[in-house]
Amino acid sequence: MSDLWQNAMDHAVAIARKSGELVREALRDDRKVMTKSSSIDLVTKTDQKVEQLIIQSVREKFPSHRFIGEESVAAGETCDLTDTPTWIIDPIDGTTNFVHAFPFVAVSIGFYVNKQSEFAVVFSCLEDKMFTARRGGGAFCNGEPLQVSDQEDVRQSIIATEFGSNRDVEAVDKIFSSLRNILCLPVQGVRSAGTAAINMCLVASGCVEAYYEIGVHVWDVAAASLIVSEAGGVLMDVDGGAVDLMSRRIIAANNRTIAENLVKEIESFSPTRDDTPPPQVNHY
Ligand SMILES: O=P([O-])([O-])O[C@@H]1[C@H](O)[C@H](O)[C@@H](O)[C@H](O)[C@H]1O
Ligand SMILES: [Mg+2]
Ligand SMILES: [Mg+2]
Repeated sequence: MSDLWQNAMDHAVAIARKSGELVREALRDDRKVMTKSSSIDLVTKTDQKVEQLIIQSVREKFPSHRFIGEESVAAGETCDLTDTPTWIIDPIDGTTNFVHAFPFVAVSIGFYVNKQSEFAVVFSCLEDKMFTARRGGGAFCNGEPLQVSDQEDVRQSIIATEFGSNRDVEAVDKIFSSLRNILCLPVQGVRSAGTAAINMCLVASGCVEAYYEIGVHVWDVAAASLIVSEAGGVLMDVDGGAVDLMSRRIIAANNRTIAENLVKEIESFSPTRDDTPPPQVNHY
């Protein structure tokens, strides 16, 4: 039987590759930086250009599809996931890395229908690694199948996490307290690639056992979630419940045992959800 979404997935791979070329060129010539919610929440013209490139090209081919894009939401678009086919785009995951030429930067494209992930593309464009997954069809890197690590012992694991862009002291204290608990289990190592999508692809590749973060956004994790689950991994909320992509909290792990070990050590908190409507402005 032919795959209903094959065309769309082929387009996602092609446009992610083209976007990656744009990112690589910009890395050489143009990394002028602007800020969004705070002085450490960075955006560049390249983030905006890449998002426009992806949305325009998809719109031409699939005019009825919808979008959730990081830079469109920053510009005031809503962040609602409906049953309509929806492309969830992070044009540059790892903007801070991009600005500093720290060599991990990804273009992330998730595709959801009836709120279910159908396919995913994460292009780690400086490593030239194209991660893909199709629901029920497995996960791949440059065409090679991916499989999570089979490690069951958290003490023999590497855990990835990030510090995000929240510098609120209470949140930072909780982030450090969780990190301290996990380091002292002890685990064999803690790593940060500087991009949520690549951290999750490292889980899918079996290089790290798990990744967790509080403060991510839906566009950071929408694609890589399918790549992790199709590589045999699990997704969990930091409190141990089912993951909710709009909640800005995630554990992506090789198996439930490792994920549940992390749940015990993480001091959870709840950032403002991605699907919270912006405050109403009254024009009297
Ligand atoms: O802003 P951006 O570079 O697309 O995405 C960020 C990166 O994935 C970072 O590693 C993570 O810690 C943040 O939570 C994300 O928002
Ligand atoms: Mg991101
Ligand atoms: Mg981004």
